[in-house]
Amino acid sequence: MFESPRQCVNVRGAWSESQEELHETQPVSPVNTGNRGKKKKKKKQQHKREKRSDSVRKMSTDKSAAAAVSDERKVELTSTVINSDEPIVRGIFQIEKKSCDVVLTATRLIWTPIQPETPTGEVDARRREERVELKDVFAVKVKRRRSVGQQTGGTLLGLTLFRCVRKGRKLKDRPLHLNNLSVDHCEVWFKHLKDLLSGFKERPKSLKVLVNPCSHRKEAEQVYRDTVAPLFKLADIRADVSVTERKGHALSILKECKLDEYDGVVCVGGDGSVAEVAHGLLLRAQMDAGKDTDSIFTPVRAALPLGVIPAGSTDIVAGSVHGIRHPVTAAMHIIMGHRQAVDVCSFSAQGQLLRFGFSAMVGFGGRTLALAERHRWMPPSQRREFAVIKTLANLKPEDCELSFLPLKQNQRDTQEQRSGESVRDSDGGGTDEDEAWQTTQGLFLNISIMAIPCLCSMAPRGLAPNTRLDNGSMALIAVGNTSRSEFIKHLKRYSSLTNQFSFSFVETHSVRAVKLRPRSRVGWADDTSEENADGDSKSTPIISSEGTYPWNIDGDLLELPSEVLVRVHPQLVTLFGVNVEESEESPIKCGCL
Ligand SMILES: Nc1ncnc2c1ncn2[C@@H]1O[C@H](COP(=O)(O)OP(=O)(O)OP(=O)(O)O)[C@@H](O)[C@H]1O
Repeated sequence: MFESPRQCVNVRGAWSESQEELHETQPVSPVNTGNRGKKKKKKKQQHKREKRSDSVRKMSTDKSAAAAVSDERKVELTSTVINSDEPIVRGIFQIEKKSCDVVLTATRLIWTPIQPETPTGEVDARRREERVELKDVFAVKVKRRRSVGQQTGGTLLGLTLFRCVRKGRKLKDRPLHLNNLSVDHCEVWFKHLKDLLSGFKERPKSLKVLVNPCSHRKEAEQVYRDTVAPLFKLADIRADVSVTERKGHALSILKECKLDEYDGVVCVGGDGSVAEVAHGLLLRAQMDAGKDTDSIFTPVRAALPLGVIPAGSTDIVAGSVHGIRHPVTAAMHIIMGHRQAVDVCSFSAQGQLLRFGFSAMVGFGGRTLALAERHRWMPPSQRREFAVIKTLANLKPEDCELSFLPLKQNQRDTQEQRSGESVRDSDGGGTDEDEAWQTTQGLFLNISIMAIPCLCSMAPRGLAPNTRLDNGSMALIAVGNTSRSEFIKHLKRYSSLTNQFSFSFVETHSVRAVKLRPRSRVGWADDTSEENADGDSKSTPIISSEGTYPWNIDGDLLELPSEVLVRVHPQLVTLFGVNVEESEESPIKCGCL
């Protein structure tokens, strides 16, 4: 009962066929030609030389023809196997200490414990069939017993399948041991399982991995080495790892490396690193497509999917595509080839592309980051709390002109216009798009523009719960001028389930594009500086001689002058992950609020 006779024939046939294929592709051995006799060979040498070029051409044609035929045969064989749910191979393995009758089909592994016959011939009703779907299996390995320190060899114990199992939002690897001491038996099963697993074409085989050693608590390298690399190795994924040496290093690597050698790019770090890698992938795609980024252009999609291993402090991108901040889950999404198309924003000024990104904040969000960056010497969490408290203490609105292009059919959640602000149509252009622009002028405490929901522990429903990863829109959240206490109330709502937007001073829109133009000629200054600390916090724009404003783009500080145009580009990148509605992480309130 090791293999059913019919299947056994098939299996042996397939095994020997694959051996033949190997021989077919072997080069002709010089030893074999020598056996034909040296004299005869000499006479023929001249003739051979003349014919060499012809025969080389013919050989290569024959080889490619043979390869094509063999490929066709492979496809035929594979499709015969994949189209049927017939048993491919059947045999006995010990699974969880029980001898089982195991059947492998093209889609699953099914096993039933073997029961000894009872004297009365009764069948045990508890005899249950169990199964594993191959779409949940990511690796098969030979299992051996080895003594301490032994690197190779060892006694064969059987095979181990590695499954990807889901527990809530978490994905984990779980082994299933199939014990059988027969080398022949295991070899046949191993080959079939390998063949079937290689049919999952969406699973990556080769990855470029970029690790930011400075993310958050400087744990990214350790997270990759201890948690992710062993899983990639198990899944037979080749990983070409680069540890970044400075800001912008990932970008230059992506500009130069041969992307066609990889099936995906993986970033180990926080949101700033992810944004840099996504920007790099997109910039590379535009370069390869010959796009002029010094003009307003329609970008092409990134060539490779991006995997995100969270190792930062907020990990908004990982939270949005995994629903949880968990490196093993992130690695499993990559290994299983789960893909999710994601919208991306482009930020440009004076017609020039500044960068691609997922989210941006101006006002409170920008100032807090700018302040935190100026206190890099502090530990990360302390720095963040300090910056939030200090920016709240010196809360100041920005005087801006905010224009936006609403989503055509789907404009929602627009609240009543804030009193004292004018709303008018844009004066430029004359095309349909230009006519649809809406413009607001006034004082804003914060403006957020987000192409993804931005799920994180501080906002389990997301900083922008009204947008989706791939719906081709951005959430524009404009927080008007109000008292400090009302603003804090609004911020606190992010960590609760109450609607954080149900305030008269907050308006939200689903938009395709946003233009933001500071109305003050002067820019901003460090809130900790003496001259700004004394100002009227409700109405006086803060002063800087440089005329720039701090933008928080995916956790990265960009000090941008003049008008900035933000456009959404539907599904411009593919991330390894899924579409999640809400983060599973328990809400964390910011300690300083
Ligand atoms: N070797 C390096 N030294 C200094 N900075 C680096 C290095 N490698 C990358 N960076 C930059 O560090 C910045 C911040 O990194 P990252 O976002 O990963 O960490 P974080 O700020 O701690 O996390 P989060 O954004 O989730 O809060 C990124 O913009 C990235 O470009």
